[in-house]
Amino acid sequence: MLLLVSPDSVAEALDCAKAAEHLDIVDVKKPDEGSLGANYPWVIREIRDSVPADKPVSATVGDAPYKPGTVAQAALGAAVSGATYIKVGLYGCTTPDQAVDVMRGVVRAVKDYRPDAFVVASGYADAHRIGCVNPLALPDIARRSGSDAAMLDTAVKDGTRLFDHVPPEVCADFVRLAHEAGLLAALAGSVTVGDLGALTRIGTDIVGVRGAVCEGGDRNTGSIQPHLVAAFRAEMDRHARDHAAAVAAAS
Ligand SMILES: O=C[C@H](O)COP(=O)(O)O
Repeated sequence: MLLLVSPDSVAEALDCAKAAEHLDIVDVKKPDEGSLGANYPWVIREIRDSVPADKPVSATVGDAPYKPGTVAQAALGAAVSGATYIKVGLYGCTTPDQAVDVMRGVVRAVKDYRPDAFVVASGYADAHRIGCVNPLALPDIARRSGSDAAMLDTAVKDGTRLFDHVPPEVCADFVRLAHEAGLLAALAGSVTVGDLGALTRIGTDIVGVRGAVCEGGDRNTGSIQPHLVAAFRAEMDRHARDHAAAVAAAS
């Protein structure tokens, strides 16, 4: 499982760089603009220049409206600024067809510019609270649009977590559907170390965190701490080892 960590500034990205050996993807965000809030192009560029070259930089394009042209242009802006993972929150899409429209535009805009870029279609585990597409529709939306991964995060950061809205067995269906479609499955949403056992068992490809690696576990008032990134990674590795041993023992 890959670890994606979301700094909100160049200063926090530098702290991520101190823990670079423990993480896989640096995901630029602006949490005060929403769960998948988009940051400025110059912040993405500066973060790209601040973290080791072998660490991919991801950028969120925002909790996007159903405006395919607007979102495609924003996605290209993130790619031009140096992000190679482009994440779109399908906040304003109420049907799978709308979400496919948005993601097709993003895939074309980004991959015409940079064919090896990685496009992530993100929905929300708490979709029922905001009226957007159902979480389990995401893998098919990603497949139909030519995206590379399907993701879930939470839209409302009020202390509730991924598994409060989409229990582990339904997340397992999400991962299975993504894999059947040839996609990676990414899961986030106030994930804690206590969730890592289940996330590992169901075959999650990428886990995204911010709060869990911030001081005091607080994604808003705390800032990312390199030692918490290292500790989170150590738990991921422990669960990966335990899971591999359990699979081997069962076979
Ligand atoms: O993409 C991952 C998000 O930044 C998750 O943030 P969170 O762990 O604070 O919910």
